[in-house]
Amino acid sequence: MDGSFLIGSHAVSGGETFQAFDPATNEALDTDFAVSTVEHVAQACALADDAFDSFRDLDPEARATFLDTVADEIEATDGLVERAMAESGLPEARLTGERGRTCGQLRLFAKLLRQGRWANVVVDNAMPDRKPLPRADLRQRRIAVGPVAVFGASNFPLAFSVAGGDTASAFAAGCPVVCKGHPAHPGTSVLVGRAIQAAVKKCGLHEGVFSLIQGPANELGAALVRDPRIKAVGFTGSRGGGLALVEIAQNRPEPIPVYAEMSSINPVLLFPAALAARGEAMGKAYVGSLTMGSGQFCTNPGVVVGLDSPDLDSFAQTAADALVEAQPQVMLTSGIHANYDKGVELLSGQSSVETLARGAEGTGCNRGRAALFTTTGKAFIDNPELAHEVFGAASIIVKCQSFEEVRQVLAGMEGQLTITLQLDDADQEEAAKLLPLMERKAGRILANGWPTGVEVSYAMVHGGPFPATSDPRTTSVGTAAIERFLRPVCYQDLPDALLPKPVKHGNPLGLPRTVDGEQE
Ligand SMILES: NC(=O)C1=CN([C@@H]2O[C@H](COP(=O)(O)OP(=O)(O)OC[C@H]3O[C@@H](n4cnc5c(N)ncnc54)[C@H](OP(=O)(O)O)[C@@H]3O)[C@@H](O)[C@H]2O)C=CC1
Ligand SMILES: O=C(O)CCC(=O)C(=O)O
Repeated sequence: MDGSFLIGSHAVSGGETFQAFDPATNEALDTDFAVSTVEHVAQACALADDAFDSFRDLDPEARATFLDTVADEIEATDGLVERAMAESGLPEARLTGERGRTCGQLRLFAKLLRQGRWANVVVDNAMPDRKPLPRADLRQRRIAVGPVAVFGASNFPLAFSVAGGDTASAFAAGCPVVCKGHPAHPGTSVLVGRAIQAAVKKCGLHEGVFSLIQGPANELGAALVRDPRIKAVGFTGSRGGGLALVEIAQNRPEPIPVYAEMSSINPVLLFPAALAARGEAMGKAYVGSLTMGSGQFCTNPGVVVGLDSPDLDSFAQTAADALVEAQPQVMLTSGIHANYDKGVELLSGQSSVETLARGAEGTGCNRGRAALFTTTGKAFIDNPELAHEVFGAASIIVKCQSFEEVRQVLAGMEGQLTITLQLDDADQEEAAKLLPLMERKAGRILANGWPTGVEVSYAMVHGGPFPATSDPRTTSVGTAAIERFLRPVCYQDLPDALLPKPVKHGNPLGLPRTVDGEQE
């Protein structure tokens, strides 16, 4: 296993080292990984800045080919899934699927580039004879914002890490990327980083298009966000980590945006007709979504809200029976496991909370034992601690006395990635009354499904009001993620020879355009 980090086309080793641990055993894995220094961060950022103009100026087809080549190189990387398994404790099927999602999203961004709408070319033709004043020739397009810092996430070693959604959308926009790999999976990060490095070379791009820095110290990430050449940040992780990066970014002489996806408890609202018709099936499906991947999804259903009734009781009983059978699964790191146990302990210690069930106990390191709690609507409203994210397979069922109380429970919650409705036709009238509040609270509202498993597509929103994210105007999954790394530029009366290709008269790139307010 290669223990280097990557600065442009170079692999750097030597100096201080750190190791990855197998969370299933807490044993150190084979390789010593070189720790990057703040000087390496500066080198990577300088190279990214050098690469910026040539990379953003590539024809869309050339950048699309680069994204396709990154996907091909990842697929051709031997041992990637095995290394990710060893470093994360996640099973083979999950990581094979995640590799597919990672390559799929790179290729989707390639398709988006070829379709051309991302550039948002808008032309207002000159109106020299307009009275009382003539109108100038105005041409708008979007350009890349500059080099982007990406923080790999612990819970998706592939799809939200080195070549994950943040990197894919930044590359698609034309932004070089300096990635800080998550210290829990450095080997996986190097393998993917090498694949990107190979694609940069194959496509004849400037080496500064990509660098990977590695190390377990906060100072590295802080130096990266502080670097004046970095113009935006993509992050998935803890609320504390995301907020620390937001603060650093806002205190720079030139503040920059941080797109941090942080914490969410993803409320699920159970409506009475649906509960009566299929409460048992819902109870089982709920536990399936809750315990998948040891609950280590930011979309995990952490709270279920319904009207106190025999149907809700039997839903809760079915869920409790299913949860008792849930086998403990290895969590990503010992720190994440310890945080989970602490969160479960805090909930179970609340006088207003009843523990309904715990998953099966297991032997071995870092096994997350599922937990199901229940409380009343009033207690949930009165005690904000009950609404804190517990990252892992823990969830609470909230029993309300009326729809008004359901509304108050929802109104008291912070911003969310998702809100799920379990409803039948007879429930639609009550659900409709809550829809405006749900829109204020969440980035995605879904019916009769479960929030885990995010589709990577054109319409997806994986975002939401704080603390789900630090910027609710956008998404970190799906093609709209490219918007985070683009900004508009308007060219007024520039001679055709000076105009960039996307906005030239004659449309040499054949991009879709809006001309004088009409789509062409
Ligand atoms: N909602 C969600 O989707 C997720 C939530 N979490 C939560 O986060 C907890 C910790 O997990 P983890 O994945 O390590 O997430 P963290 O937020 O702790 O770390 C993610 C990345 O951010 C960096 N970072 C964190 N804090 C700072 C800081 N103050 N300054 C500079 N860089 C920083 C870390 O670097 P370094 O290693 O140097 O600290 C790491 O590279 C979990 O127990 C869980 O509660 C985690 C993953 C996803
Ligand atoms: O559920 C998913 O597919 C995405 C989850 C996610 O973004 C996360 O856990 O960080």
